[in-house]
Amino acid sequence: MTKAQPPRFSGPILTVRDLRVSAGGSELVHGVNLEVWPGERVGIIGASGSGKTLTCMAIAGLLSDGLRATGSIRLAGIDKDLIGAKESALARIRGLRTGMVFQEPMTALNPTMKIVSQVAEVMWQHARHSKRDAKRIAVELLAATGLPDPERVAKSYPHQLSGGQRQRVVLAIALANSPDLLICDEPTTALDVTVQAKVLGLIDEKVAQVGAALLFISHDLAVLAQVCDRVLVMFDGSVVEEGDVATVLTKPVHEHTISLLRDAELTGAP
Ligand SMILES: Nc1ncnc2c1ncn2[C@@H]1O[C@H](COP(=O)(O)OP(=O)(O)OP(=O)(O)O)[C@@H](O)[C@H]1O
Repeated sequence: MTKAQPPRFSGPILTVRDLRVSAGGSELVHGVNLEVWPGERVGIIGASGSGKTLTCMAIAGLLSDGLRATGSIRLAGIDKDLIGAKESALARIRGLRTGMVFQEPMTALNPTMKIVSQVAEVMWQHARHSKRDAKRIAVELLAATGLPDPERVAKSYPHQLSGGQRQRVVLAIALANSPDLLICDEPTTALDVTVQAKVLGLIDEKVAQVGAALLFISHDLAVLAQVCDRVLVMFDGSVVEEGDVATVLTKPVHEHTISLLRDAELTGAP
């Protein structure tokens, strides 16, 4: 097994201050504060519509048209605030400093492009490797995600792979440049139950290998407890509770956390 990389920064990798996301006149995320330290694994839980995805999309600089973020989002080693940064600057950061895995792998993949080119592209786009080297390394990365017959997968198009195989490809792309932060939004929710655990185990292993920090959204507390050290609980656009996973899961304070845990039958709390 590859040895874990030592962290490149001594302070937080990600610092979010008073993040607010609005659509038109209505505010949907109300002043989220968050720090993620090198190698740390932070989870966000909350019921559907509580603002988890909007928070992560704002951090990734991927909010859709019509949504506006205010506040501050800073990545270690980058002078500029990501809020208000130009799309060209955000595009340089995505795939290099941050990697992303979303619920539905098909949305992250280009249906008309062979897998090998998609994995290689993120490496040569960021000038990490020549095109030829990138293709060779792409096959190695695919093999490292446990895909059977990676040479065949490399020559395939996304529709020729299963959902679990596609999510492994997305993870290979997200980690190709050894980012400092991997953002996962419900990465196993769309997968078959038997595949979920394997992909989760793979995220766990690969994040440790590249020394990345992890920001992991899930509505599934059992999943979150498996991969995260610390957790933020969101309710109605705000963080209502946070702490280390074991404490929040065993001694929840906010009524919303208690009800989430009760629904998941993970607590003995009254
Ligand atoms: N583009 C948009 N325009 C207007 N409202 C939006 C938009 N995107 C999301 N919302 C609203 O913002 C709120 C938070 O949405 P968000 O997707 O962050 O929730 P979530 O916690 O990730 O939910 P889920 O677990 O269902 O994915 C919801 O009420 C949602 O309807």
